[in-house]
Amino acid sequence: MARIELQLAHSYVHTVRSDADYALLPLDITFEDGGAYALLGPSGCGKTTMLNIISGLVTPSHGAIRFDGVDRTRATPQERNIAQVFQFPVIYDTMTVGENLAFPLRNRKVPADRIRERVGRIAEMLDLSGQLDQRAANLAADAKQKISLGRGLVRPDVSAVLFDEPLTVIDPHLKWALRRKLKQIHHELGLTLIYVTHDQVEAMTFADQVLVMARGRVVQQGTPADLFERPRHTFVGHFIGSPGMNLLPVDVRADGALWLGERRLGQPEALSLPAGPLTLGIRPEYLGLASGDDAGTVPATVTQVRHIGTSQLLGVRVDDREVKIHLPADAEPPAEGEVVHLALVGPHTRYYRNEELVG
Ligand SMILES: Nc1ncnc2c1ncn2[C@@H]1O[C@H](COP(=O)(O)OP(=O)(O)OP(=O)(O)O)[C@@H](O)[C@H]1O
Repeated sequence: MARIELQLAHSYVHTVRSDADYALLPLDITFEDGGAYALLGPSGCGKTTMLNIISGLVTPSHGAIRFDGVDRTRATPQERNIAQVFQFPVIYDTMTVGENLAFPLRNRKVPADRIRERVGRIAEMLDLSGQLDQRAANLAADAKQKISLGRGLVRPDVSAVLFDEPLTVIDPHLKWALRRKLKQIHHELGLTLIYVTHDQVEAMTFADQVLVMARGRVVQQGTPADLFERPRHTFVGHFIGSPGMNLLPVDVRADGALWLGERRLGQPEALSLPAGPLTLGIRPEYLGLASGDDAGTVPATVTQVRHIGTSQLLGVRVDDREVKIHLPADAEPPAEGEVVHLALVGPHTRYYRNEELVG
């Protein structure tokens, strides 16, 4: 396994005229040996480009990639010793499940007893032990993809295992079980795993560190809890969460107080910023209903009440903006059309200037 450092940028066009020509803007990232990472972001943000640069399928147009401090920018995928799992199964239909799992080890001339032991262990982890002698051709798509996962994980000596949306073909129920299983496998095998997905639940369940990407940039790297509690960019606040963070335009006025339009919200202690416009961010989970008598609360009209299993999701309008609130499942919800009051300023409220976290 290896510590992988990326100090690079990548453009697919020869003449770079603006930032828009970069698939990856200049970045400096380290994947530590043995870590579980997710690259998370919407379509086109550069996830696959980064993965292909790590594997060696794409050579970065600028900068370098190092494995354990050694420049490997021009090394082939084989020389980098990377295992990859793709969106769709890559297996041999003519072989049995066991032979498929053993293939990457046989290729490397690993002794037969070591192969048996490792294949047995991986098969057990992925619940494939009962199917080892079965021909792969007759299996369903998700069983085949489990074999692909197993082939990716079977070699203990790889620099890293890269996953590109590996659960796409897996049915939703099994998907839930498999992403938990992958996390457990990571802890047991200690491999460096880098996992590309546009699905935040997948990223947050699997990874210790999530890199949130947007438009060729890593906007934040952190633990799932960091990304939820302290999004460093409004994009992360909005992208992570279901629904995402509520974002409202506010102003710090000359008196140091925070205003939403003509409503004074108060003077948050933690915030000492020069006057000017800000974006206030608060997650639906942290926004409760307040009494209209409390200073700094704002009135809002309830537009929607939805029961979503473990909680209720309220849609309310504050002036012309839609705001979401999670209420406990057993709370008495207000009626649609009712006017409620919100305390927007609290310990979980975050503040952004030019989209970057400032408090
Ligand atoms: N081979 C290529 N040639 C030219 N442009 C490319 C190529 N591959 C990707 N791009 C462009 O680079 C940008 C990043 O694409 P990339 O596939 O890395 O994003 P992604 O986040 O993986 O998206 P998706 O989830 O849709 O696969 C996009 O604007 C894409 O159009």
